[in-house]
Amino acid sequence: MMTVQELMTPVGTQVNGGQSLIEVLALMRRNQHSCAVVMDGDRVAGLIREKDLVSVLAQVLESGRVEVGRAADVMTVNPVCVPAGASLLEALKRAQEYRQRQMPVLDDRGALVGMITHTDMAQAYIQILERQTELVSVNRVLRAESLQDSLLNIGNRRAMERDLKVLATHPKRRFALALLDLDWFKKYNDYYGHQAGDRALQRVCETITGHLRQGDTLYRYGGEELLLLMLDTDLEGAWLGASRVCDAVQKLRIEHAPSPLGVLTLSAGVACEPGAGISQLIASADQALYYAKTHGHNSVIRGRPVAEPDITPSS
Ligand SMILES: Nc1nc2c(ncn2[C@@H]2O[C@H](COP(=O)(O)OP(=O)(O)OP(=O)(O)O)[C@@H](O)[C@H]2O)c(=O)[nH]1
Repeated sequence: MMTVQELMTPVGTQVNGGQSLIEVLALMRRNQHSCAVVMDGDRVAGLIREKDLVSVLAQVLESGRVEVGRAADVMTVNPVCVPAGASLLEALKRAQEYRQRQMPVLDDRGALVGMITHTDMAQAYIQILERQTELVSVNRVLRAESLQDSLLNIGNRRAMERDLKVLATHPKRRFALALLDLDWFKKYNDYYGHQAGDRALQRVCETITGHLRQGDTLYRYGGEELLLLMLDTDLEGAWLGASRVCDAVQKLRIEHAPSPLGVLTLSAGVACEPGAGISQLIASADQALYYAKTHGHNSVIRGRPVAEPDITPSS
């Protein structure tokens, strides 16, 4: 937090009580200060502010006599001062409490070290607010980035966990999961190179997201494994949804020479068990995916927690 010391004008206009008001005014004008501090030796004896000068002027106008006195006759005695080490908040509160627009700033020994005005404080406060607004928007961007997979432009595992946690708090909401995995992708990387592998993954993701129903979401589960969250559906609906995206990827006909199918394909495990916990669902989808991988690849398998998974090829 900023202190008064950092915000104040280091040297204010200083006069002594015996000086004539004409001299005081000339000094204030030269320094472009809206007030002058009246000193009694080292001690602050008073303050001459614009409103003190206005009342002198009013008296002159009312009486018709031009009689300009000395600083000590006009000053506000024992003005409210603020310590140099006070925080901006403390100074603002003090100014507010005593309705002060200008306050002399004193050091530890009570000696005058500067002046702080309402404008100085308001400007500093505005700066703080601007910085805070900036920080809020930077945080928003960082937060969004921390939930996004930078390669595939889809939610990452953290985003998936966050969304699944929210779903778990709505036990009546029906939803299903599919774990999707590229077939023989290690061979793809080995054959075409890792960068080509990245590009293939990106195309696959773009294709899947282009084939999703509204409300369904694709996340990067880890490596080349993706998780598709499907809302308001049952096992059959989820199987159809997963089959649709797997078909779409196969239809891209991305060459995959080392694959027995010659093109890039997906395998998937689908799970939907109303009442089951999230980790149970994922385990069920994972089991089904494992089954697909060990039984020829390129298929979408329904997960079953108790019995053997059902094998139904996607095409
Ligand atoms: N290019 C690229 N490769 C990735 C990425 N993430 C994971 N992989 C690779 O994906 C491959 C997955 O290999 P495996 O888990 O052995 O499975 P697979 O070769 O697809 O075999 P199956 O699962 O039986 O079809 C590994 O070689 C990983 O390095 C990625 O972001 N980019």
